[in-house]
Amino acid sequence: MVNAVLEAPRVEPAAGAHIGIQKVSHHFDLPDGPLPVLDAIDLDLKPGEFVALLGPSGCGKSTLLRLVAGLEPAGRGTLTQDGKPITRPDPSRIVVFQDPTLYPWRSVRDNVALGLQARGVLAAQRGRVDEALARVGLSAYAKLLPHQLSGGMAQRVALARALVNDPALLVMDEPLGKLDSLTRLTMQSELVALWQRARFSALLVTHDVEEALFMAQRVIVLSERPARIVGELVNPLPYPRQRGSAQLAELRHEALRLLGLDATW
Ligand SMILES: Nc1ncnc2c1ncn2[C@@H]1O[C@H](COP(=O)(O)OP(=O)(O)OP(=O)(O)O)[C@@H](O)[C@H]1O
Repeated sequence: MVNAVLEAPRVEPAAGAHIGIQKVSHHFDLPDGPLPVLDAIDLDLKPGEFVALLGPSGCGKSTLLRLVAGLEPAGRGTLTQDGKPITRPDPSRIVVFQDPTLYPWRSVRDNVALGLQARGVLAAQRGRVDEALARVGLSAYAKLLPHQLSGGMAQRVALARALVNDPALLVMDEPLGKLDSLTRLTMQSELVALWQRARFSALLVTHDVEEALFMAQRVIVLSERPARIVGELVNPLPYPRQRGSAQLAELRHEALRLLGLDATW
């Protein structure tokens, strides 16, 4: 298991993206007819803001992330980055999924370097790979192959591969979903620390109410499919946050109420 203490090299502050989601609705065409998935979503992600999306399984969270990433066009409405329409994927918007999807025959370092290759960055700039590895605390593991890593380390490699590009927006779809609960708690803090240092805008999808509230400044609660916004929880607590705080418990209660769940347990 890797030591969770992060090194702190100097990092250029990245200008976080301003993401505008205006009246976005979306459906999928199925053999039996259209399947409505998103219903008039309005959301403004300010530069450098950390927002989490919370909602029932299958409500449309990943679909919304895919639209923001530019992986598919929205059925209706508009999505913009810094005022310009999002029409295709762009290296300034990086997606991290639940599965780290590393190349098994490439070392940790070479997997991270792929993030740069995807942008055609010159070999001379590969020092950025070392910096990205340091940012996720993996400098000492650069030569290992993916099968030699724990789940948490593999996900750190995926994060380094994303961060090597200094993204303006980091889109995360259940990035910690496959980790054991202790590693997950550690990585929640690490991700927040990475975000605080680099100041990219962050959009996180999670099923975990505590995770959303612990990490994000703002939590958007979605309804059952087709997803519409049923509430928004602002967490003003400064970072680093205390997990057991009374304010977090209060916000959790409110989140569960918005999700239609019994909040007494
Ligand atoms: N490419 C697709 N074609 C048809 N239907 C799709 C497609 N992608 C997603 N869906 C459907 O759209 C709905 C929303 O899916 P989505 O993955 O966005 O939900 P989610 O909230 O991320 O789910 P979960 O929390 O379980 O990961 C689901 O009913 C899913 O079956």
